[in-house]
Parts: sequence; C-alpha cells; structure tokens
Amino acid sequence: MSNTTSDDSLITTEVQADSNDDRAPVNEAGTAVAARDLNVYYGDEQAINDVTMEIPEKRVTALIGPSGCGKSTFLRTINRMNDMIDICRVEGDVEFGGKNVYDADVDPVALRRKIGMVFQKPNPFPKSIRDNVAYGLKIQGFDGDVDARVEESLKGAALWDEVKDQLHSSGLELSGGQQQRLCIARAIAPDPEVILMDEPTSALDPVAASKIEDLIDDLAEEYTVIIVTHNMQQAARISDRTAVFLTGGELVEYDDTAKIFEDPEQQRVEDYITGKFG
Ligand SMILES: Nc1ncnc2c1ncn2[C@@H]1O[C@H](COP(=O)(O)OP(=O)(O)OP(=O)(O)O)[C@@H](O)[C@H]1O
Repeated sequence: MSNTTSDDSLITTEVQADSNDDRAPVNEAGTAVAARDLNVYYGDEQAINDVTMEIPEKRVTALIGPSGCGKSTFLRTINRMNDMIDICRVEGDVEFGGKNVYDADVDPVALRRKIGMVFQKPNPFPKSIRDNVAYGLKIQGFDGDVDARVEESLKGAALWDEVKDQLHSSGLELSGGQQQRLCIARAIAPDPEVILMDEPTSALDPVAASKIEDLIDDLAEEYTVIIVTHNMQQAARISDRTAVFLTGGELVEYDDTAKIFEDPEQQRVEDYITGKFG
C-alpha cells in the first residue's frame, strides 16, 4: 500500500487500500459469520446498536472506529467471550455454522474452538512452547498426533523455524512478537474456522507487527480473520472488508476496504478516516 500525505499532512491521513489482488472478489466468498439485529448492553449502557452484517469466509474483515465505539464488544460477542461479563446482555442473533451461537444448546467452549481469539497483549501460558500449542488439543480430547499438529500450527503461525530446536523452553522466554505468533499457533491448533484478533499488533514493535500483518494475509487462505485495529493504515493494508463503527455502537458503513478508504459513502466516515475526529 502507499501512504500518501497532503499539504495538511499533520491533520490528514490519506490511506490507500491494498487491493489484495491475489484473492477472488469478496462477493464470491460465502458468509462465515452474520450478525442480525444485534444489540449488546452493559447494564443500562448500550455498546452495540442494532448491527446487521455478514462477514465473508476466508477473508480479512477489519473493524475500525474511535475508542469506546464497541469494536471489541462486537468481536467478543461472536465467540461469546462476553458471557464472562455478568452485566453484559446480548439481543439478536450471531449466526455461525447455520446456528445462532446464542441458542441454548450451543456449548461456548466448543464454539471457541471453532472461533479462536488472539488478544492485544501476547498471553502465552507459563508452559513450554510445545505445551502452549498442545493445550487446547488436550482439552478437546484430540486423539491424533499431537506433535505433528504442534509442528503444523507453529508453521502456520510462521514461528516453527525460530523455535523448532527449543520446543521445551518456556513460551515466556520468547520475544513479544514471537509470543504473539505462539498465541496464534495456539489459536489455530484446534483447527478453527474463524480467528478473532483484538488489536494483535498494538503492543509490538514495527518489525514484529509487520510479520504479524504478513501472517494475517496468509491465515486468510485458510481461515476467516476478523480484526479490530486502531491503525487505519493497517486496516487498509491487510483487510478485504472494513466495518466502521462510530460512537454508540452504530455500524455506520461496511464495504470493501478500498471503497471505505478511497470513496466512503458517508461524510462521518470520511471525517473519521481523514483524522478529523476520533
Ligand atoms: N466489561 C465492561 N463493563 C462495562 N462496560 C463496558 C465493558 N466493556 C466495555 N464497556 C463499555 O462498552 C462501550 C464499548 O466498549 P468497547 O471496549 O467495546 O469499545 P472499543 O471500540 O473496542 O474501544 P477501544 O478502541 O478503546 O478498545 C464503552 O462505552 C465501554 O465503556
């Protein structure tokens, strides 16, 4: 992508989207996850306001918007991480695999194996590199070749070459960027369909962040990736679709990333993208 600056570059960030030419047009992809009339509340406060959107499979979808607009809430609603927050209440549907994930017969633990998550701060367990990746397999009673799956997952997370001779060292001894890739390996080991990422590079240095961005592009060959980012250049570089949330948890515009960054329909979106607020 190119990041152009204009005369008033101190206040204007123009971002040109990468076309991600190597993937088929997004409208040829099926739907991985669909939110329908989704409202989310924390007590009396509404964090997501009547959101309906279809997220394409095996593509990268970015969620952007100013602080507090509900991006993380929306992300956590998809794999029911909000279940852990007592005051959180969800109305409406999140469809995945032909079901509403909020149906009474959905097991949230099984759901989270299918919809894995990577957080802002790398959070490996205080265990060996191998055991970090094998952890979820053990819980799910995986009866295949664990070491082969660990290797495959570490390769999938572009970490294998760096750690293959130290699989029994602690995951905490790795650099921040390596720890984040270890967390990605842990998320892909149970063979999910969707990976949710909540600002996965914001705690990393630029080189480590760039490696994760490259990895996200590769992951979308096999998985649906939904990423929250504050970094608009990052959204433009790596995503196929971009959803813009604004204050009050409203989904204001959702379209192909190039359209959002180059020719948004709404003035509010243009103002946000060009740095006029947020
Ligand atoms: N656990 C919680 N308990 C109560 N309110 C919450 C909780 N988590 C989020 N909120 C509120 O819900 C709204 C949306 O928050 P959320 O974290 O989803 O926004 P965000 O867009 O991801 O913000 P940021 O970019 O700052 O991470 C905010 O008003 C926030 O204060």
